[in-house]
Order: sequence, then structure tokens, then C-alpha cells
Amino acid sequence: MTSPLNYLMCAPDHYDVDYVINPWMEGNVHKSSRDRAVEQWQKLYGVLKNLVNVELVTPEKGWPDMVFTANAGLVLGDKAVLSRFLHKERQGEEPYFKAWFESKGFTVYELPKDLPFEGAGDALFDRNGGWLWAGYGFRSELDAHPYLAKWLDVEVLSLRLIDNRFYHLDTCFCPLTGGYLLYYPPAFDSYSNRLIEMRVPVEKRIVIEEADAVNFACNAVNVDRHVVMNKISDRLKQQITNCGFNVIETPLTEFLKAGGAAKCLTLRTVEVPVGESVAVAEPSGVEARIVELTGHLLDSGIINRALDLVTDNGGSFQVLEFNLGEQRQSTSLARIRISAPSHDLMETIMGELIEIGAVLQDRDTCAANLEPVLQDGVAPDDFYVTTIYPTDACVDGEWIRCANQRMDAAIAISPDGKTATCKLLRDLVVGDRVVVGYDGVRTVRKPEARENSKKEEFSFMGAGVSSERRVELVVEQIAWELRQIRDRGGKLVVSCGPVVVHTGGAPHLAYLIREGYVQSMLGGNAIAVHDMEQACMGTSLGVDLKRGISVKGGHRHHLKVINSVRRYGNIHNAVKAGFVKTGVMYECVTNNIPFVLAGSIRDDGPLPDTVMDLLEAQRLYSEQIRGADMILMLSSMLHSIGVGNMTPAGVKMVCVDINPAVVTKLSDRGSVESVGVVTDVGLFLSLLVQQLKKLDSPVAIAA
Ligand SMILES: NC(=O)c1ccc[n+]([C@@H]2O[C@H](COP(=O)([O-])OP(=O)(O)OC[C@H]3O[C@@H](n4cnc5c(N)ncnc54)[C@H](O)[C@@H]3O)[C@@H](O)[C@H]2O)c1
Ligand SMILES: NC(=[NH2+])NCCC[C@H](N)C(=O)O
Repeated sequence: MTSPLNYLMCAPDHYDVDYVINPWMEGNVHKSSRDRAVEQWQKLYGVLKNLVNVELVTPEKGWPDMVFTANAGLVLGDKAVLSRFLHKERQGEEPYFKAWFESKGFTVYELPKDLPFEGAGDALFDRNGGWLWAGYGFRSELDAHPYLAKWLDVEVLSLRLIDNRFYHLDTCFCPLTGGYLLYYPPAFDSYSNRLIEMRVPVEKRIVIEEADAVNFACNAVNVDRHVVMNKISDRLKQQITNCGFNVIETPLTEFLKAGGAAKCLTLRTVEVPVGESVAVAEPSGVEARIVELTGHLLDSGIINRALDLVTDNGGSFQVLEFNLGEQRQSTSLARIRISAPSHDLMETIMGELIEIGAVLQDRDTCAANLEPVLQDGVAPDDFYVTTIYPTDACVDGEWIRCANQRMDAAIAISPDGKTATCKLLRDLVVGDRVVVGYDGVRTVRKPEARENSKKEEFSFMGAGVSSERRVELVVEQIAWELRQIRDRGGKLVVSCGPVVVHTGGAPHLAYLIREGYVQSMLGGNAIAVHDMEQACMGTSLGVDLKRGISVKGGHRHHLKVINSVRRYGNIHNAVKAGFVKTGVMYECVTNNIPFVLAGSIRDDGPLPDTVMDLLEAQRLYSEQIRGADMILMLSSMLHSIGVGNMTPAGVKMVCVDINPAVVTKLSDRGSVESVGVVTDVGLFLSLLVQQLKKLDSPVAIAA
């Protein structure tokens, strides 16, 4: 023995693979050889006895995994945090390990029931800094980490495991003497990898390949400069040796069948605090909050989305309560405790949860945190960024609904605390008070009653994107909706690009305007230019649409049109003077339909009507969008996305584009209100008009 260290082992008298609780055990049930296991264990025992003092705990019949003493608990000084096994197959080991710790004089700490933590298998001290690396994701819960920090008075850095082959931290992570770290990065999420990289300098990181990782190269016992492990590649051996370590290989293949190797078979029971931790952080950065979700949580898939987003962002959850709605119409309620390894991640998770309608549980008492604007056009850091959903802020004990709901804005509270308004950053002025953080904020999601959602015109598509063969069906539904909007005096806003004209869709759009279906038209310079080019010269970008051929000198047509309109002063005058006699712009002017043309850097001319002041154009657009029942977005990525950004939830949006990516982006607003139609816009408009005409003349259909 060269070191005063103590290790605990347990002889493999009852070892076998009896059940499957990790991927390594699959296919290996009763496939391990007891004799070989005993031989391999004895070898390891022999190696370790030469280095340290090894103590033994009596193996117990019926608990085959008790050989893996790393999972007995976690020791620091004279304290031991007893493991709480996740699987019942191992829970019976707990009393034996507890008795052993007590017999050795340790003060034993026990976690609350149902809070799994699997000891030193998931918690490893950094050998330089003294902090504790703690794993979660499979066997141990993130919520156990604050207990470790408190009881052991140590800084805990939480690492999330994401590959179930590496279900315990010690299967893919091994801190070594001198601050070295042997590890397999793909076993961790990106946040954890960043944390590791921040704490362990690159020259101390020994990154291993998958081939070594699956041989449990990280599951090594490190005693001073010795590293004891299963067989590894020569390359890795060289790498470790180059860092000044002596690699001792000993075969442990029989234990690999149960998902363990050298480190799992041992527990270091002399752990002395390494002094002050390098970081001046909280002992554990883990934060927890409780949120409530209500609605048709199962049908709508919201509960799955909520839980997935928590884990995808590195958090963990515990469903504290789930009341399933009993009647078809009644809603369900879930109370969920969310934990995150850091404040930043908690903020990200809360932001996304609030977006899908979660409410912090203390919603009746909580208050929004307000901070003053100190510079015009600049919000305080951490300002709450709004979404498309109706949002309430809790001020002076009252929940108030935000006016001018839109995404990507800040919530400004009036001086008397009575009103809340979504304000763009540029509109903030000194003296405004702005909501920061997520406290006292809730978004309101209308619970989709099942029956209602069936009646919704677009329900069969949900927020999906229709394929070509479904276009006709989609068009029928949209036509029906347009009819209803028009007949009840509602508002349809159309935003469109010049492709409408190039694809022969302009006469159809003109028809929609003429027949009273459109209440507002939004676009850029091009739609107006090309529409009037077609109206005045029969070409679109110099191409005769009727004959499908380029007209000599046609490439200048659109400039000539721009020039003429400039002479008239604006589009209204050009129409009134009889220069423009048909088309989209003509119908807008003659039917008194307001239009806004927003400028862009590629505009020719521009037309006098094109608003080249972008902020002003955005303002005019949002004015037009206000009160819309539906927005039909036709083949303009630029204008569709621009419009989507300023539209609150509750407004139906139909996005037509030939590029599925554009359509998906626009229709992916997490609501059934947006529909994407992937098709040629000319074809779409022609089908739409056809369908509307059918609806207008029932007799004709009958005939
Ligand atoms: N002469 C000019 O002044 C001029 C000319 C062109 C564009 N512009 C301006 O540039 C800006 C961007 O123009 P934009 O909105 O046309 O471009 P954009 O790239 O933002 O959008 C064009 C969209 O049309 C889609 N598309 C292409 N063919 C289609 C088809 N057959 N059916 C359905 N969708 C189809 C594309 O996938 C794309 O998403 C606008 O403000 C526009 O006014 C000006
Ligand atoms: N510290 C470890 N990684 N221990 C390995 C434990 C193996 C055991 N079969 C289990 O799945 O629990």
C-alpha cells in the first residue's frame, strides 16, 4: 500500500446479470461467467491493495449489483450521502450500505424519498479545484444536487448526460490528479460541455474516442499518479502516460456486461475537502420553480412539449400534480416542478414555458419586476421579450392585459401602473418602466375545445403545411372563410410579392379586391411596379404573360411605368388619369382599399408611393394589420416574415409559397391559426377565385 486512501469493494459472490436496467445489460441476462467475474474482480482487488487500503462490505444474496460499490453513496470527510436508487432492482442495497457507513462512523444523510441519486457513480470531485461534478439525466435527479451542496458544503457543478450508454457520470468522466480530466464529450449536452471547458483548461482535458468510451476507459480508479482501468487502446494509453500517469490495465469484461468496470467496483471512502473552491459561485447553481399548465394538455400535446423543452434545455422536472379533465370539454391541470442547473438555463426554460402558456404557480401573488428605461430606445437588460400571444403582467396585485400585442417587443407599464403596452425597443423612452425577467408574466392561450377545433376551418391541417395534392381542399376551406369574413364585414389583409404577377395571379388578386374580399393590401415596390407594367404594357418584367415570350426592349418596361407614375405624382393620380386601367393597384384605388408599399434596398425607382423610411413602413404595416381576421401572405418571403413578426396570435394567417421552408417558418407559430400552402401562387389564386365564384353561384354549380 502506497497511499493512506481507503476504498470500499464488495466481492462478486452473488454477482450476475439478473435484469436489465441499463443498455449494457440488454442481451446479457445470465450470460456472465461467475468464475471469470471472480477472477477479474480478484485481479482488480489485488492491484488496488498494492496502492491503497481496501475494505469490504459483505455481499448480500439477491442484490447482484452490490459489487458496484461506487453506487453506495458519496463520501466527504466524515459525511456520507446515501444513494437512493432509481430502480427497485437496486433499492434493496440501500440498508446494507447505510449500515456499513454507520459502522464506520460516518454521519449518513438520506435524501427525500423519490429523489434518486446514485452516489459516487454520479458525483465526482475535481482533484484540483475541490468542487463536485454531479451528473443527472438518467439515474440521478438534478434536484438532488442542492442537497449535496448543502450537506457536504461544496460547490456542485451539474452535468447533463444525454447518451443512455453512459448513464452514470463515472462511465464517461474521470477527474484525475493534478486537475486532469479523462472524458467523452458526446455523452454530455452542449451546456455541460461548455461548463467543463470553462473549468478545465484544454491542456488538462484528455478527450477519448467512442471505441475507448464503450470499453469504459473513463471508468478508471485514480490513485495519485496511477490509473487503473479495463483494457484501452494504445493511443489512449500513450495520451494518458504523456500526462504523467501510470496506466494499469486489468480485464473487467464480465462486469461490462452489467454496465460497470473498475471505478464502479470501488468507492473511495477517504475524501478530504480540497480547501476553498476556485470559483466564488453559489454552492449549487441549481434553481427550481413551480409552474402550472392548464388546457387540453394531452390532446394538444402541450404537456409533452413542455416536458421536452425542459429537458432539451438541460433542466429536469417533476410532475407534482396532474388532474385530467373528466369531461370531454373540461381542461386538465398540471403542476410541475422545474429544476435547471443555472439561472441562465432557468430563464431560457421559463421563457419557452411561458410561451406555451405555463404560469408560475404563485401567479396570484407574484409581481412583475419593473425596471426604468434609462436611455431612449434601450430596454433594461433581461427585459421580457414578448410573443404573439395575449400577455398579462401582474402590477400592484392586478393582472393587466398588454395592448398592441406583438412579438419581439418589451412590456412598458404606464406610470400609474394601470396599463401595459408592447413597445418596440426604438419606441421606449426614458421614464418608461419595463418588465424584466419572467415573474408576474403570463401568456394566455385559448384552450382549444375539441368540438370547436373540429369546426375550425383549417383544423384538419392544424399548423401543418399542405402538400400539392391537398391544395384544392385547402383552397376550398380558405374560400369558405373568405366568404364569411367578407359577409360579416371582417378584415382580410393581403401581403404579396411580384411573383403574383409573374405567375399570372394578378387578375385573380384584382378580382378578390373588386369583389370586396380584401380590406388592405401590403407589399413592396415590385408588386405595384409589375402589376402596373402588366396593366399598361401587357408584360411582366418584359415578358408577355399571355404569349409567354420576352418582348423586345421589354426589360425597360417597368422603368417606363415607374417614370410615368412619378410624372403623375402617385398611383392614385395615375389611376384617376386613366394611365392604369386594370390590375391590382387599379382595383385598390377604385375600391378605396388602402395599400402600403414598403421599400427595400433593391427597389427600382422607387414609385412615389413606396415608403422608403423603413420604420415608418413598419408602423404603417402594423396599423393595417390591426383588427385583421385573416392575413393572406402571397409569395414574398420578405413581406410575409415582416408581417408575421407584427401579427398577434388570434389572426389567421395563410402563407402561400413554393418554398416549403418559407411556409414552415411562417406557419410554425405553434397555433392552429396558421396554415401553410406550398404551391405556385398563380395556381393558388386561380383555384381560389374559381372556388369563390362557385360559392357565389350555387345555381351554376347545380347545373
Ligand atoms: N424592381 C424592383 O423594384 C423590385 C424587384 C423585385 C423585388 N423588389 C423588392 O424586393 C423585395 C423582396 O422581393 P420579393 O418579396 O419578391 O422576394 P422574396 O425573396 O422575399 O420572396 C419571394 C418568394 O416567392 C417565392 N416564390 C417564387 N416563385 C413562386 C411561385 N411560382 N409561387 C409561389 N411562390 C413563389 C419564393 O420562394 C420566395 O419565398 C420586395 O420588397 C420587393 O418589392 C423590387
Ligand atoms: N458506478 C457505476 N457506473 N456503476 C455501475 C452500475 C451497474 C449496474 N448494473 C446498474 O445499472 O446500476
